[in-house]
Amino acid sequence: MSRGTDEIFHEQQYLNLLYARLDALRVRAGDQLAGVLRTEHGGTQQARTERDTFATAGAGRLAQLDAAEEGLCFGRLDLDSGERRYIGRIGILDDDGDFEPLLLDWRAPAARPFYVATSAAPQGVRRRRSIRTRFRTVVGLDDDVLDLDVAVDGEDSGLVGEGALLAALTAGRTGRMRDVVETIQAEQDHAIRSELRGVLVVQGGPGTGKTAVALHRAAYLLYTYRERLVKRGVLIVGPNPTFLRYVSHVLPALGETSAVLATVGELFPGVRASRVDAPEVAEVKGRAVMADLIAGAVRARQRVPEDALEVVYEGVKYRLERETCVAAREAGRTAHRLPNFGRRAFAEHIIDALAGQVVDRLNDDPHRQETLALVNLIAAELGEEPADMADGVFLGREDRTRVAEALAEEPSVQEALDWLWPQLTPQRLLAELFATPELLREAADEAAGLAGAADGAPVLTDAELDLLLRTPGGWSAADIPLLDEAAELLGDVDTAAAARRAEAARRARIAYAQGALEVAEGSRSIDLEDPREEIVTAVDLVSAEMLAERFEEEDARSVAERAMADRTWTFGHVIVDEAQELSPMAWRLLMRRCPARSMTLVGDVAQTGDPAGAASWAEMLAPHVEDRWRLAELTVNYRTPAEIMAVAAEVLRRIDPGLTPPRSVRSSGEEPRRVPVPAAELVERVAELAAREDAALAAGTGTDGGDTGRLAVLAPAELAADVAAAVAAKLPDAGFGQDPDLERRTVVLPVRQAKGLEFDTVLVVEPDAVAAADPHGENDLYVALTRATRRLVIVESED
Ligand SMILES: Nc1ncnc2c1ncn2[C@@H]1O[C@H](COP(=O)(O)OP(=O)(O)OP(=O)(O)O)[C@@H](O)[C@H]1O
Repeated sequence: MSRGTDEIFHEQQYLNLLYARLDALRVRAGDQLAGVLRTEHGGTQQARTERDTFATAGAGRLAQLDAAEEGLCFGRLDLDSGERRYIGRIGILDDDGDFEPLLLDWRAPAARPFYVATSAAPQGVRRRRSIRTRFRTVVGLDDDVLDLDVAVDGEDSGLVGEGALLAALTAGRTGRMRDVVETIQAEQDHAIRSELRGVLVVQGGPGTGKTAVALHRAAYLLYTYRERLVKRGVLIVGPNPTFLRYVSHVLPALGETSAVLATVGELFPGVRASRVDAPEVAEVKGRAVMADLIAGAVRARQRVPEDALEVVYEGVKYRLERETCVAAREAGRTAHRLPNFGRRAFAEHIIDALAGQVVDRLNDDPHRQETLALVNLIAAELGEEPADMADGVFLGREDRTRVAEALAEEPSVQEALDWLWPQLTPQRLLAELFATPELLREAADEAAGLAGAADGAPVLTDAELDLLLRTPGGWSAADIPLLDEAAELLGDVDTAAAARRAEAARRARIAYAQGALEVAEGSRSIDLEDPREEIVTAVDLVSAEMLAERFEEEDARSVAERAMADRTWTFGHVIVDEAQELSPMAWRLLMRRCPARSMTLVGDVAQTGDPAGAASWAEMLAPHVEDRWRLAELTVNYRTPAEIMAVAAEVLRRIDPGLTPPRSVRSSGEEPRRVPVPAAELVERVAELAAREDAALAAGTGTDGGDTGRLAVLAPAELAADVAAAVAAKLPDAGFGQDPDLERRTVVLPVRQAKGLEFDTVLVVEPDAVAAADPHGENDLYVALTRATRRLVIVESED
């Protein structure tokens, strides 16, 4: 047996031991779960909730153990001290002996040197070994001997586990993102393990592993700060549903299922963004001044009449004078900052004024003496006291209250109240605002006078206001932050109702808890053998409120479900991928979801495609955290071979000559191909080329004997539908449309939809048209050119 095979044999033995333990743990977790599920239904609420909690935890543990099956152990560290550590997807202890770790979770501090030790800074590591496995079999080993001499010789590539890394990078793509836990590189590890607090910005060019870092950081944080984060949840925000589906398998593969993945368009409960805005409309809606415009719209809806408003009650007309309405508005505004909460005080003022008029009128009734005589006659019949006329008032305070109640039910009064100060949902406010030119102008006038707006200057020009006008129906992604803003400014009617319900439930829980404590208290004297003995019991340690709070955690829904149903939910940590794409209004929404500002923002300002997106991190973050954010930079491109990156670098220079492209970690030996075609034949020729590339992928074996790879045809938005139709005619299985299936071998996408994705072969159609399409066209082209892991074909029409 050679030394190499001897070593493989040895590692296989160890791996067998680990899998035997994994199997045993699975059986145990499965039995426990079955036991929990078999327990009786019914019982107390607490028993039921406990059972649900155990069942959820058991299912989670089982899922975690299942996820660890593939690539359970992938590394070994030999330390100078002689200690040997195996690194893997989960931690496994030896439960036969003294609970020594057999396998360290990759996120544990003791596993860290596996990712960061270098020859220059070996951190006590003598040898780092990457163990490559296929199913449960060891197929190869790569050793790094961390010897200072090697570094001095300049042969250190700076890459950790180079063999395993290159194998991962050249493997065929599958349409799903994979985790990179076996080959995380040092600069990525620094970002992943950065502390929880504060705002961390991870800036890096295309293919530098930003998405990988974002997802592994979520897994790391959930492992390291589990107690704190599992309750509030971790939110991961991505640019579109296609992207979220692409990355959705990574966290489950890492054994984590408790993060919430969403686009900004999904963050307003009860609304699904389905409408598409023109880019210039989305840009205006994303501007920070929209917050002023909405505040203006809210104020403008609290109206007063020029002169007076007429109200009819019991067939009689009453006048609400302007002054009365002004006073009522003041009362409402003083009562509460939020109009939906202040409205009650306003309405009471108006109704009280009207009730006064009604009572006065009735008291002035010329027939009232006759009426009084009649009333007194009836009173005498009933043996009651006659009505008191001493103060000359016929209808007293109680009657006035009754009149007020009747007025509140009166449609004419309700109509007046609704005109003066409507109870608004965010949806109604915005739907009416965007459908009514006068409301938009009034809102803009009010906004210009607000503190946030500069010296009464208009917040938007007339042309920009016109862009906001639309026919009613449906919401766009850019509307979601506006709805959220409106909900903040109006006061959530739903939240107010929910808060009342929650308070009632809380009181019921306290009463129940009080009862429980009293029972405990009552049994205490019986339990005590010696009444003089000082014994601390539950009664001393917990209050009824504390008990009630404990019961409050009994909501059986998962954190993700609860978070997505509650607009006011705040997350323990928020991670934003492609963060450069978010508009200032979207940032306002996200900051509200994370008041603690524990956030990781991942992106590349050179790739900004959204017209409302950011030009610089500092500018974007200043309104929320000023300069209190830290930066981690990723500089190595793991996706795009050097030959392709050279073409993309030309575009980057046009975007900003000051920007440096990331360094490609490998070359493919294949230059990108430019294919000029006659303009009239463009679409047809693209389809032919796509069919050829698709066939080439199908005929390949895949570098690791696995999947043979994926092809994307990326076209300018206006050509995408035609190109898709032509490609589909030749390749009926090709994916395209709003939310294409990325696992098809070939997909056709408008360039902007390719953001964050990658494919083995990429065909870019009409790069000049992509670049010229809008002010961020060059950025879109840069994104399109950097999607390929192996081959790039550029198709250009020529006259
Ligand atoms: N340490 C690593 N080991 C193995 N593969 C890696 C590593 N880091 C990144 N990759 C791979 O490189 C590719 C690019 O990573 P990722 O998509 O995270 O980059 P990105 O910076 O988000 O790119 P972009 O901004 O262009 O969308 C992916 O296939 C990813 O799996």
